[in-house]
Amino acid sequence: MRIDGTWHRSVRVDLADGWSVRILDQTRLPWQVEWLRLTHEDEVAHAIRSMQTRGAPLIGATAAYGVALAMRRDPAALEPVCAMLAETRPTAINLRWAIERMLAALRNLPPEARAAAAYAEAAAIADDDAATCEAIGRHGLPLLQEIAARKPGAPVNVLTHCNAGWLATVDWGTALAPIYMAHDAGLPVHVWVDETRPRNQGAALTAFELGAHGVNHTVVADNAGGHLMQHGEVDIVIVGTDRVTRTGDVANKIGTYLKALAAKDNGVPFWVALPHSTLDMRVADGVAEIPIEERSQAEVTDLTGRTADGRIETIRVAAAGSPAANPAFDVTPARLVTGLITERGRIAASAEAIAAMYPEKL
Ligand SMILES: CSC[C@@H](O)[C@@H](O)C(=O)COP(=O)(O)O
Repeated sequence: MRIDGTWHRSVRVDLADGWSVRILDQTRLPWQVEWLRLTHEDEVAHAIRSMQTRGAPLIGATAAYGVALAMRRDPAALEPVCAMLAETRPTAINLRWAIERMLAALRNLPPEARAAAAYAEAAAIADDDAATCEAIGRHGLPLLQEIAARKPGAPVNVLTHCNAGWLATVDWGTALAPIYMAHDAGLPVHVWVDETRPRNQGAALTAFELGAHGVNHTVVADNAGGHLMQHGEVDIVIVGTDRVTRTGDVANKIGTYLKALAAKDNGVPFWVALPHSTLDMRVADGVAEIPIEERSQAEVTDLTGRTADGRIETIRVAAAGSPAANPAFDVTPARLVTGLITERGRIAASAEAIAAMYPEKL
């Protein structure tokens, strides 16, 4: 990812001390670029719960480094630390995938060998995610090139929901990776960025990173997507995901389902980008089986922003005393998904296509 011309990863070991973990504090964006230093697994757990770090693949990689921090201090605590970190957020399966990978790598090692092995495995998970997302970008790029070829000189209009860019992964992003590659290849891409209430990951994070990369974009209210599609202003929808079932159902940020319905009604292709770590082959029916995180009412009733004189303030927008509900994700059934963009190629959102592409996961 590029910030002010310098390439960064969203999680990394501190270069100065060689063991603590650096993450970008996403609760400070887009107002401040602030790198946090994490030294204890409890700080990692807090960072995940409070969404200082967020996005399915990045949660997994950060939790892996949380295990490494714990192993440095107390290698006998492997199982309880992994159980604690796995509980920090329920919907993104990447968290559990990363923790299971850490357990498999460390469980049979003697305690004195666990710290070094944990850092090596966490680094391997991070490297895997960066390479995977880059490959997702390469496999998604032709979709945008085909649209560009049909309307020479005109912008390719992509709509995205939430943030599935480099801020949500170790590097590149999932849904945004093809967009970055198209932009870098000189295609005239324009992105409609859903603001993504209640946490505004679109307005705050996707807009921030597209802007940092120089990609043309426009922030729209969450409810604008259907109207834009009816008027031919959206060529393609590309979103990320927190969990894909073995049948191709897709969990993603609340509001994704409504975008898929509007896309279906308007004949707009609806693509979902995912790394292998987001596949949950244990689940068949996404609506019935994927746990949906319920977050605090305050995220709905209140808004945080920067005042004209530079202060970050939170204000209440809902009527005093009105309760709120805050389901953070929804599930888009496979029948509404045009296809999946994976690091191995593009496939249909179906049990057969997923099984054929990932036979080792069966
Ligand atoms: C590549 S990230 C895909 C998803 O994790 C992303 O779209 C999303 O829903 C993130 O939710 P968040 O609650 O901000 O962690």
